[in-house]
Amino acid sequence: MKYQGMSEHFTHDQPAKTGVLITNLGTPDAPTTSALRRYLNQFLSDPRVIELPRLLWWLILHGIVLRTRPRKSAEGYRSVWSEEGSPLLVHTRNQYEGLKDRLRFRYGKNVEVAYAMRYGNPSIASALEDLQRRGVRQLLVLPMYPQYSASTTGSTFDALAQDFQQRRWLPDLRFISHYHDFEPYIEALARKIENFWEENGRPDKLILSYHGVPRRYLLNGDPYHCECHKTTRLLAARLGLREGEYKTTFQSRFGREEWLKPYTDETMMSLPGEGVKSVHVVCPGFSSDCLETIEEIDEENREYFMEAGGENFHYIPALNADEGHIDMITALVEKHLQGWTLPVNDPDALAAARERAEALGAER
Ligand SMILES: C=CC1=C(C)c2cc3[nH]c(cc4nc(cc5[nH]c(cc1n2)c(C)c5CCC(=O)O)C(CCC(=O)O)=C4C)c(C)c3C=C
Ligand SMILES: [Fe+2]
Ligand SMILES: [Fe+2]
Repeated sequence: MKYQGMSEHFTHDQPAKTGVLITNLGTPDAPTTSALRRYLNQFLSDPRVIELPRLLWWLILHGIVLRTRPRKSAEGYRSVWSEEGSPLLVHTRNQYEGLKDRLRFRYGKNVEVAYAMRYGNPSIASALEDLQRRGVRQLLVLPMYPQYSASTTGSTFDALAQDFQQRRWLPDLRFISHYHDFEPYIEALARKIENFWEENGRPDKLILSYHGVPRRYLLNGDPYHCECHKTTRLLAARLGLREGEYKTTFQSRFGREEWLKPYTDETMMSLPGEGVKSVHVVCPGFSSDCLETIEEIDEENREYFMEAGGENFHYIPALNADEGHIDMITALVEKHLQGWTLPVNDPDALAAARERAEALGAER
């Protein structure tokens, strides 16, 4: 029997599967002014991102922002773009590949993995469509934002809900709203930093720079600011850092109102005057390197620090698709898959291992 509207999605002999969808913010399709205008229009029209009266913001967005920002942003994106594309997209795809391999071995064909971007491509709608075609009836969504914010994580949930409004048959749904204090996440960051210090020595100060949001969002109840500070606290404790050896700052201000403080750029300009000549910057809120870390931190903020009299500046890269990060993501996903899917290990992988063992036995 076929269900109305679901004919291409469902037959009775199709096994029900579990899907894992990882998402990130998104990025333009190309580092050009026109692609940036399209991307920024979608991004900045999201009421979760800009909490201003709609008509007022529409006039500002279309009258000012989309006339000036796309050209300037395109320049920035050109400086970080590689042959494979935007760094954020490349790292997210590699994380997906790594997670897919791990889960394939643990759960065989019972688990299907996909990745998507909140804005731009591949879209959340296309990933959901794809997973549904692959027979997914239970869905776990992991937005790759360690710290919850309505502007990022909340908005990702909106995109899922908007898509589900068009669908008759919804899957079972689990949504990971944050992992800012998940022990393997803190451990992966700590090891990345320790490895970096083994190669480059230790700085006077470690700066933990997180993407900002307007201060008004904190005052209205967004837990993002607290979660950033908790990540810092746990990481500093794990690294054995004393007060004065590290500092939390907020970057990527947008618009005129006050954002979370202290600002990363102002901190970089003032540290050398306070006698801090050597800093390492790490961005724990960014699961992948992107425009905001490569260009804004490693280029712009490096310059602010050095021009103010700094002597030694290093940016410690994001976890990206490092083995340690894939381990962490797999642990997080497995924690949330409990009760849904039992580990079987892949039958093909197991058969191959058995054959190898038998061949070895025959040789002896
Ligand atoms: C990691 C968490 C992020 C939060 C919180 C966040 C809030 C936020 N961002 C803007 C405006 C812009 N952000 C832009 C880029 C960007 N932002 C994040 C992450 C968070 N943003 C990432 C990962 C990226 C990089 C994307 C990439 O392609 O590399 C941009 C676009 C770039 C530019 O033109 O400068 C804007 C604009 C607001 C207003 C906001 C909170 C309200
Ligand atoms: Fe942002
Ligand atoms: Fe920026």
